[in-house]
Amino acid sequence: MSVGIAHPVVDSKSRRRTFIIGVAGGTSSGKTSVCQKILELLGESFAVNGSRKVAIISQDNFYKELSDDEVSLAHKSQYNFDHPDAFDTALMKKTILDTANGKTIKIPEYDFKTHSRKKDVFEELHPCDVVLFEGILVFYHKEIRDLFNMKLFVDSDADTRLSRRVLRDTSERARSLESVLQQYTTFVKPAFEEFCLPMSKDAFGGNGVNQPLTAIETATTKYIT
Ligand SMILES: Nc1ncnc2c1ncn2[C@@H]1O[C@H](COP(=O)(O)OP(=O)(O)O)[C@@H](O)[C@H]1O
Ligand SMILES: Nc1ccn([C@@H]2O[C@H](COP(=O)(O)O)[C@@H](O)[C@H]2O)c(=O)n1
Repeated sequence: MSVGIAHPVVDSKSRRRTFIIGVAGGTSSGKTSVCQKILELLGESFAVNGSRKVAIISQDNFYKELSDDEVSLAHKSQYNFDHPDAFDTALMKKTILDTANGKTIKIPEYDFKTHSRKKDVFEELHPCDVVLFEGILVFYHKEIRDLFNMKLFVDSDADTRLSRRVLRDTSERARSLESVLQQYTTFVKPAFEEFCLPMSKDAFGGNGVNQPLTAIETATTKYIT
C-alpha cells in the first residue's frame, strides 16, 4: 500500500512548520496507543538530529457542549456521540490550521463521566514539528481531511474493539456493562459502518506502527526544514 504525502494549503503569511498526521479508526481500535508508540519512536529517532517536538491531539476534546436535556439523554445512553454532528467541527478546523501554521493553541479537555468539557481547563500546545490528530471521525469532513499531510487508519477486528471498549468504559468512564452494550448496538456500530469505515480508503492501514513509522520518518525528514 502506498502512502500519499499531501501538502495542504495553509496561511501564506506564516511559514508552515508542522507536519499533521490524521489517525482514524473505530472505537478502541488502538488509535491512542498507536499514536503514543509513534510519538515515542519518533522522539527517539529524531533525537539523533536534535529535538523535534511531537504531540497528540484527540478529537474527543472537540465534542460539542450539550444542553441539560442532551446530558440527561447521554446518561441514559440515548445520545449519539458517534455522529459527525456531535463534534465542534469549526473549532477542530481552526485548531488544526493554527497548529499547522505554527501557532500556540489551547485545547479543551473532555470529561467522559459528565459528558462535558472541563470548565476552564485547557491544554496549551506550543508549536510542534509533528502533530498526530486522532479520532473516530477525523476523516469525515473533507475540509478537515484535506488538512492532513498523511492519513493512517488503525484497523482492528470488531470483536476486539468491543471487548476493549467494555473493559475501558466500565473501568475508566463510569459506565455499566448494559449501557456500553446498548450504546454500542444503537449508535457506535452503525455509525462506524456509515461514517468511519468508508473514509479509510486512501489511508495507510494496519494496526502496527512499523510501516507508518518509516513513512512518517521519511516524509517529515524531507518536509521539515
Ligand atoms: N494492542 C493492544 N492489546 C491490548 N489492549 C490494547 C491494545 N491497544 C489498545 N489496547 C487497550 O484498548 C483500550 C483502547 O485503546 P486506545 O488506544 O485508547 O484506543 P482508541 O484510542 O482507538 O479508543 C485501552 O484500554 C488500551 O489499553
Ligand atoms: N460523552 C461521551 C463521548 C464519547 N463517547 C464515546 O467515545 C467514543 C470515541 O472515543 P474512542 O476513544 O473510543 O475513540 C465514541 O465511540 C463515543 O461513543 C462516549 O461514550 N461518551
